Amino acid sequence: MKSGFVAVAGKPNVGKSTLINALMKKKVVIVSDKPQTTRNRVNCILNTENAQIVLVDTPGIHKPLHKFGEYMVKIAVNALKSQDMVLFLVDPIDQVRESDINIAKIIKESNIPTILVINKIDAATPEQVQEAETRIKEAFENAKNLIEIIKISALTGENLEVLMDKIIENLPEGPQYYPEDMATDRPLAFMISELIREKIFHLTSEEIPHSTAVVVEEITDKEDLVYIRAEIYVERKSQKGIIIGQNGRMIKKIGMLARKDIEALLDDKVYLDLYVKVKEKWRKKDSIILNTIGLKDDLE
Ligand SMILES: Nc1nc2c(ncn2[C@@H]2O[C@H](COP(=O)(O)OP(=O)(O)OP(=O)(O)O)[C@@H](O)[C@H]2O)c(=O)[nH]1
Repeated sequence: MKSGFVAVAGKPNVGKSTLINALMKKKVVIVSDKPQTTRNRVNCILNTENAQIVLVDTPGIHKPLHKFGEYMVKIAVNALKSQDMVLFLVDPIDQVRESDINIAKIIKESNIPTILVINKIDAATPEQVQEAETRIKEAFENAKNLIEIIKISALTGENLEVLMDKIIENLPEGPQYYPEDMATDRPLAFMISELIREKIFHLTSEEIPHSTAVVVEEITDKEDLVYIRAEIYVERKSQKGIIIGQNGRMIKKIGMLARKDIEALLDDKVYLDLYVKVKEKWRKKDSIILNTIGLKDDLE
């Protein structure tokens, strides 16, 4: 039996969540075209015949803009420490930039076995892929922990099997850390709040997505459905108006789309009750961050 914790690292929007969902063959982490969607660490558990791969989704590493940014950086750096392997993703369309080089430095120093993954080859030109490969090789010059460079498309699935084989080949011998039927290490309430948050990301713009937190307050199994009550926190009254929308249209849409995904997750009918609340500057208040979206574990 081979097993281990594999960190999926890379700057915002390179396709970390898409890759994890593709490897898991189902949607377990949220994906959006807006950077920094991934705010919370989720371990996804992938079982094969002779291996258990625990994929750790790391939030994008970036410059701290305000206090919340610092948390994300801490989590990202922390997340690397106890891993058995790193998948470091780069995006050849956006090219290898200073932010990639900074992450590369952390990974190189960590000395954890690393597979460099050039993603989005379905959409990049061969020249872009070549350019990305040259630059990232430079960043890893003389690195002792570089296993291989693999070019993939997380979106179309191209080369994912090659990547999987390489991961398993380089994992240490180890125990089965989680039971086979567990797909993530997060409680149900968390998975549900993430699905709601994803819809807010898809449907709103500018500062709204990053000013929002979702907390599931109640999950009750009723006779013919599951009743779920969740609160959406925003920072300002004006944001509350946007989330609710004209005649409640936006909140209805968020609720409808989230309900469909939650029903698929639970394999049951769901009644989703959503409330929007203003909590001024929730991002800057440690206690609210820690208590509501469960970052506490990640910081310890
Ligand atoms: N064309 C193409 N697009 C991709 C591929 N992988 C991811 N994307 C797109 O890139 C965008 C970002 O994908 P995510 O998986 O959310 O990226 P992430 O790295 O998890 O982003 P953060 O949460 O910001 O750290 C989405 O619009 C994806 O559909 C790929 O292989 N090809």
